[in-house]
Amino acid sequence: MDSALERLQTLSCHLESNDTASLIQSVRTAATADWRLPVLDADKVDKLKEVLLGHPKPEEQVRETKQKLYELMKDPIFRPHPYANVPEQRDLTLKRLKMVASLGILKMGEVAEQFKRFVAFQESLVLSDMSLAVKSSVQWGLFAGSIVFLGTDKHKKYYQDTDCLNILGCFALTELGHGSNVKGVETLAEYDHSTREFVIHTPNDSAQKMWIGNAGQHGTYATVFANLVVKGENHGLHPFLVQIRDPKTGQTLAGVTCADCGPKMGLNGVDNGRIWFNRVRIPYDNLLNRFGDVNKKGEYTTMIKNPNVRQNSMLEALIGGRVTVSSMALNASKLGLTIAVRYALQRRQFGNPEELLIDYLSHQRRLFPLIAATYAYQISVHYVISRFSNRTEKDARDVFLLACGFKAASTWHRSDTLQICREACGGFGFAASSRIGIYKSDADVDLTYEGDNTVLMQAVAKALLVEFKSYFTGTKAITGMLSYTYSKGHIGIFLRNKNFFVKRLHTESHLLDAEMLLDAFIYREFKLLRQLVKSLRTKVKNEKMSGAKAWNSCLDLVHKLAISYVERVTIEKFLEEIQKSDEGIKPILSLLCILFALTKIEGDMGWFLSNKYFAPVKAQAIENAINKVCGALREHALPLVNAFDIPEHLISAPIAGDYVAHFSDPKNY
Ligand SMILES: Cc1cc2nc3c(=O)[nH]c(=O)nc-3n(C[C@H](O)[C@H](O)[C@H](O)COP(=O)(O)OP(=O)(O)OC[C@H]3O[C@@H](n4cnc5c(N)ncnc54)[C@H](O)[C@@H]3O)c2cc1C
Repeated sequence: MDSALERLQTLSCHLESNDTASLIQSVRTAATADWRLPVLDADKVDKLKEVLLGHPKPEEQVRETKQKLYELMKDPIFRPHPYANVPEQRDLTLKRLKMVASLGILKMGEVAEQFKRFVAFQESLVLSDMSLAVKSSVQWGLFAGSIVFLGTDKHKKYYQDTDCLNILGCFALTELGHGSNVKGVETLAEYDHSTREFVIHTPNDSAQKMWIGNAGQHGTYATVFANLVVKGENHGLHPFLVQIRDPKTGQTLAGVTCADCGPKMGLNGVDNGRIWFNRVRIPYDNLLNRFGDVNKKGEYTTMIKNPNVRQNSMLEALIGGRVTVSSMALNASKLGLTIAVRYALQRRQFGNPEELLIDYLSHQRRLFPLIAATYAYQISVHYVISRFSNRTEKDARDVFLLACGFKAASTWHRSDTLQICREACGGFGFAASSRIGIYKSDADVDLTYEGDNTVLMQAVAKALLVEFKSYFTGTKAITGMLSYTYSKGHIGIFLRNKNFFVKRLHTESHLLDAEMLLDAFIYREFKLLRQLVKSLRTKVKNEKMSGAKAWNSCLDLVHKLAISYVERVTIEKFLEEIQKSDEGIKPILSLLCILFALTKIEGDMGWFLSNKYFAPVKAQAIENAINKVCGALREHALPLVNAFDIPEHLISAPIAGDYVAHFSDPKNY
């Protein structure tokens, strides 16, 4: 058979989701003999797709939103343009955004009630281009979201113009001097009762708004966070709607100065900019007054007296942005993995006959844990989405904690995944046409915006400490994150006998039992929690450190604890998902869950060994078990990424198809 034909045949059977049987006939490593699962047929792939779509099954509207966008993105304007310079990328992104808006499928008035649909909308745009997705999330997530969640009925008049892009909005919180520490924001909004106006002012250069999406070029309005001063008293941060440009001329309005943030390491389709305000007067109604207002007598009024609590409530109302970023990051990971796995299933190097890349253990070790983690985090993020969608005042803190934790975990996972996928594709991983490298630099800012990950981890640990304390002081019933572990009696057992867990992982079969592995995560989390409490207490009481200093000197523990919390919740949610899933896919989901748990344990083996949770011999057994699970997953790699359900026209990388045929045309790149 002519070699091109042979290649095509091999490739087509790899890429056909309905026909994975021939794939299994290819190479199968001996190590997998005892761990083999039946082939994942099309029906099982469909069931995996359902798992990745979340529970309850998304309503028709959510599916429709995706389908409409996928259809729209067949238009040639959505094809990658790797030669475009920065101004061209910005123009292209705006044109694409206008086409998306013209579909009229997203109404900002529905963002609150139909959060799942908004997430699906954003996830779908990611598959086309990160700049498009981010510009859209600035418009409908940050700007529109600030009006919906921080404004009141009188602000509904902005909805229609925002939906059809007559208004292009910015969300202006960060300043040159302060990013993570939003309490340090210095912009002022002084109330002038004589004219019933607010005067927005940048008191010094460190108070210039910085990194603001849409502010560099296209934005006409901004939600500006400024300190509200009424009768000389500063009431802290409040959001104000400020027009910054004339939509017809594109010129900035009197008193407003905008500048560009310049080219970035990625995401150059988004015009990030800086803004200064020179005593800009805005009408009374432009205060987004859900959390604080000024009454007719010119006095400040609020339902939340404590300024810290008020500011936190305001920012927590916008927490949906973090949840959306998590989902977007997972879609970027899915795209990278789909491309890398398809390439590994056709690229051969070394041997006689040459081996497929996918058959190298090192390749399996690099890619398969990432596939497992993508499933794991997707299941958890669906849990966060549903908690967010149904949140009440009572569980707002729990939802905040979940949103912060999973935003950090999903974006760190995205970053690792794209880096490893890029390396797994060798030189082609570096080609713009392969898309992975472009996503790597375009998406990288998700580690920083919507809350810097390292700083978010501190918020998670603080919330865990509060929960821990309330449990022991009896001021709070066990709820939220502790409920599962409590209901299993783990806390109580742990406190009575800290050796309870240690003796459990003796036999190799236990290493294949995800429930057993969960114990290791519970043990680590509570040990770290107790260690942190003890350490803080010692530093404050015995060493007379200030609270802040003691906290800073424990940041290694803080970080570890927050990660442990996220990983424990992830395994719990995965196990719950397996319990309710169809019998046919339980074994494959269990393998993925085990691989996730084992690789996380392996990554932190130093801690488990030094805390004597595992004997050294067990560490070796865990490495062997990971190799075996990877071997067992080899024949399922393609169906597992097929279940990510990315439409063919949005995968679009030559290396995800017959790249030799593609590169046989000198015009192609
Ligand atoms: C492309 C892009 C788009 C953006 N879009 C917007 C937008 O539309 N609107 C908007 O308002 N903002 C936007 N931002 C700003 C973004 O939200 C901030 O960059 C982010 O909040 C971090 O703030 P910072 O840059 O000042 O970093 P810093 O807060 O100065 O942090 C720098 C480093 O110090 C560490 N650090 C900070 N504090 C602590 C601490 N207490 N303990 C330990 N470590 C700490 C951080 O982990 C980080 O590694 C955007 C940023 C970028 C790059």
